[in-house]
Amino acid sequence: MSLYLEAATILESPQTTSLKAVIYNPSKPFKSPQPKLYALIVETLKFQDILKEVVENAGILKLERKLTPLLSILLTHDLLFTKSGIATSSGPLKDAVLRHKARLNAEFTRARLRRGHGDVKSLVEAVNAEHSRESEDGVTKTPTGLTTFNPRWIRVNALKTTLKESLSSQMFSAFQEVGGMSDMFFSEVVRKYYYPKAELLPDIFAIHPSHDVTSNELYKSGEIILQSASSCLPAIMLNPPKGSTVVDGCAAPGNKTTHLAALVGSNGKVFAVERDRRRAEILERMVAKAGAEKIVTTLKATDFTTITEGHTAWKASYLLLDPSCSGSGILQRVDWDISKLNLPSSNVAPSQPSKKKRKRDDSSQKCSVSQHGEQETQHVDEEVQDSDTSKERLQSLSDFQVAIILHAFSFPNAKRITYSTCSIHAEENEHVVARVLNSEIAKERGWGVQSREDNPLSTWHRRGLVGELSELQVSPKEQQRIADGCVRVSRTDGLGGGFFVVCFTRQVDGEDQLGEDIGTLGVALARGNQGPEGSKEDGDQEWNGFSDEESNEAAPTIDTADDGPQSGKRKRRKPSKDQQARTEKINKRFQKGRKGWS
Ligand SMILES: C[S@@+](CC[C@H](N)C(=O)[O-])C[C@H]1O[C@@H](n2cnc3c(N)ncnc32)[C@H](O)[C@@H]1O
Repeated sequence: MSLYLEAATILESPQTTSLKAVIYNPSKPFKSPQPKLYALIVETLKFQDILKEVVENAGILKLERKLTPLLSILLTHDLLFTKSGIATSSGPLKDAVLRHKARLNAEFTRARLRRGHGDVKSLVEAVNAEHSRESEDGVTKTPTGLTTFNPRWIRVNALKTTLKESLSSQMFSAFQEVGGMSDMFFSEVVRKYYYPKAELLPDIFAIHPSHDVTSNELYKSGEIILQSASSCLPAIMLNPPKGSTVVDGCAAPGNKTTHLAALVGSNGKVFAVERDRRRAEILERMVAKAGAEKIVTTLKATDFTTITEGHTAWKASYLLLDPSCSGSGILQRVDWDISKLNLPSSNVAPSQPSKKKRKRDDSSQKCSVSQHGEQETQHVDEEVQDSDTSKERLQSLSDFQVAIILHAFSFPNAKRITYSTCSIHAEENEHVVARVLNSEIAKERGWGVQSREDNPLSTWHRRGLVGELSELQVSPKEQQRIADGCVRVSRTDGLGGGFFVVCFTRQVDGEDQLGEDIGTLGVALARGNQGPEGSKEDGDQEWNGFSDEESNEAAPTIDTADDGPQSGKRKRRKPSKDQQARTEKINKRFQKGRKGWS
């Protein structure tokens, strides 16, 4: 029985390094054969959703007091998915499961059929396909035989230290620079850092994923932040000048917020807006850890679309929008964080699976970052709603994302706005860009996409998909310019996951405003607004990177006619008839599709 008990012990221990590193740690040997232990944990994690459902519906936890939720799924995994069944000759735990073998099998058949799989082979193939994205050692073979690498990315927090200092610290001083990602993975000595295109990713470097960083002082003190390179792209692309004011419209857990804080520096200001109160608390902890409290003001439990005239954030010049998305670009490492495990509840009565209850469990599982403060930064990109990428859901997400951008377009002093997702779906990326550019407000205010050559990410090779911009009401040449302005990162690019980012700028008389160059419209808008950043923005630009529980909240409304909660006396310009009609249409869609969006 030690196999299951040892697997449970590993899963219950804090996740500070890779699963392989724990199991193969020579200083802490396990009784069970390591490959067996590893396979049991990985396979159980893979099938956790269906195992939870089977165990709950069979109601065995109510009947067998010796079984814990964790042991129940480990044992049930072997009973249902391995030829030899539970790997032990006898024992009270094995008996506790075998007593309900018939019931477990019946519930398994039901759960499988509910998922549309006629036989176990088809179910296993589907689950394997879903999880084949990445192996734990960071080297992935794609179905076409391409080898890709997924290192651990680290952003040096410029508010506390420098890249040079970090690399000469005790943790990294033994590391050597390597010229290519493959050197790091195939070298016999993995204790090397990889320092990629510095001109693209300043203050960011990658190391082999087997290194445990979370127990290191640099990490604990917030000097370095675990953040994928792709997640660092929006702040780099936005490129807010030192001393400027930025709004991070969808901020928690806050890696992009602290990255922005590092860029604007101590004379700058970042308003971090987060609608979900619990996630906002994580955000606050991240901000404190990064030493950015004086720069960042957290707007807790605040809907970005309620920030209107009269609110101090309304005067911001730069906005970073990273709203909820399908998360389809996220790489799945073997994540064995117990708090994220979909464990069965012991209170569920046999054969009466409550849909409502299951839904609640799902959302708490995907919001589990708060339970491990030290792990929060690792999960920054993992604000995944669920794996549902049906047309209806993508449409609903897209509507929400469009509404967020359209609201940002109405900020009177806004010069640049980045929009990003960790999704690989065009519905959430290029289609959103086309929709917002087709909008009245974009036309009225001269919003367009920043050209590739004007962008700090111009050297990145993978750009937007022009074929997905066909809805955009502009010439094919302009569609191509806009596609080139967008940045895409594929899951196989080694930057830590699939990603999309675009920068919107104001265009007046056909010219990009690029922030500092205020044209006719810019001047008109700037009149009467001596924003807090004022002339400081002209300074140099030197460099110093789960499902929410939103389904329980009220749907966001956009373009609210009334001022926001902290509004002053001034009233906002009355929206045009067209704007009102558009808003009503989008709000209706929200109400209709709200089940689906995050
Ligand atoms: C993808 S996550 C943001 C990740 C974050 N940018 C980072 O890098 O750490 C999206 C966040 O937006 C929040 N959100 C969704 N709709 C919002 C709204 N209307 N106003 C403010 N926050 C919102 C969600 O609660 C979620 O925390």
